[in-house]
Amino acid sequence: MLVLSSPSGAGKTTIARRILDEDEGIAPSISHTTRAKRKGETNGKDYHFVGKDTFSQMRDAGDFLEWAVVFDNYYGTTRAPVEQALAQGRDVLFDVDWQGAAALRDAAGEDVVSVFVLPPSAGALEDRLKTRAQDSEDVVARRMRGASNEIQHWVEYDYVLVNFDVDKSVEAVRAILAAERLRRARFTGLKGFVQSLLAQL
Ligand SMILES: Nc1nc2c(ncn2[C@@H]2O[C@H](COP(=O)(O)OP(=O)(O)O)[C@@H](O)[C@H]2O)c(=O)[nH]1
Ligand SMILES: Nc1ncnc2c1ncn2[C@@H]1O[C@H](COP(=O)(O)OP(=O)(O)O)[C@@H](O)[C@H]1O
Repeated sequence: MLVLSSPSGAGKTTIARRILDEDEGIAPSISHTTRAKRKGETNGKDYHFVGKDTFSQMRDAGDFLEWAVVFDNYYGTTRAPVEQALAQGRDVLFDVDWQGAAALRDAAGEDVVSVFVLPPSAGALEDRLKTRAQDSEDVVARRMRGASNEIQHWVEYDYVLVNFDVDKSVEAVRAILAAERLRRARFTGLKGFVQSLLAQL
């Protein structure tokens, strides 16, 4: 379970899309949200866009592995698709805030690898929010005000990267994935393999 978090606008969605496009071994966790769809976003691909009533019903039915309020909207990770992907042996990528990352760590412990993405500077963050051109001035200002709260949680993450250059950031996340996939503890079939190797010697 690979978790990416950052203040809004730092670039985690851009990095996540690239990783997902290039690596069949990892599936996205597509969150449900009550926020309005942005231009260029597809319902069911970027998010499942739902109303507050639907979100509340799903929450009360226990459909969410975790959920949180971010910038006055509800966001939640549904349990079933994540469990299905993991059961198929695929990794799962989560784009969630610090609250979601904490909840996933509580639920899955060592199975969670978390990466915090920092912007190079406050100015760059604001420029990125503005050039994304998806949010009103008010929304950009609200997201800038929320950035320090999100950044304060960087110490809770396993890895931290400063997103200067998208290609380099994608490469860094790929390296993290590659190394984490080689962790001995994650190789469930390895014991049998080593035993048969030893038997050949
Ligand atoms: N806890 C939680 N946070 C989420 C979820 N989905 C998205 N978020 C976070 O909500 C915040 C706002 O997301 P969004 O409105 O897409 O804005 P963006 O981060 O600027 O792209 C980001 O920090 C996301 O990582 C979720 O299912 N659970
Ligand atoms: N390294 C980078 N350099 C310049 N612009 C970037 C970089 N990474 C992302 N961006 C741009 O910044 C904006 C915000 O990126 P996005 O991935 O939507 O951020 P987040 O998901 O963290 O809110 C987008 O317009 C994106 O193209």
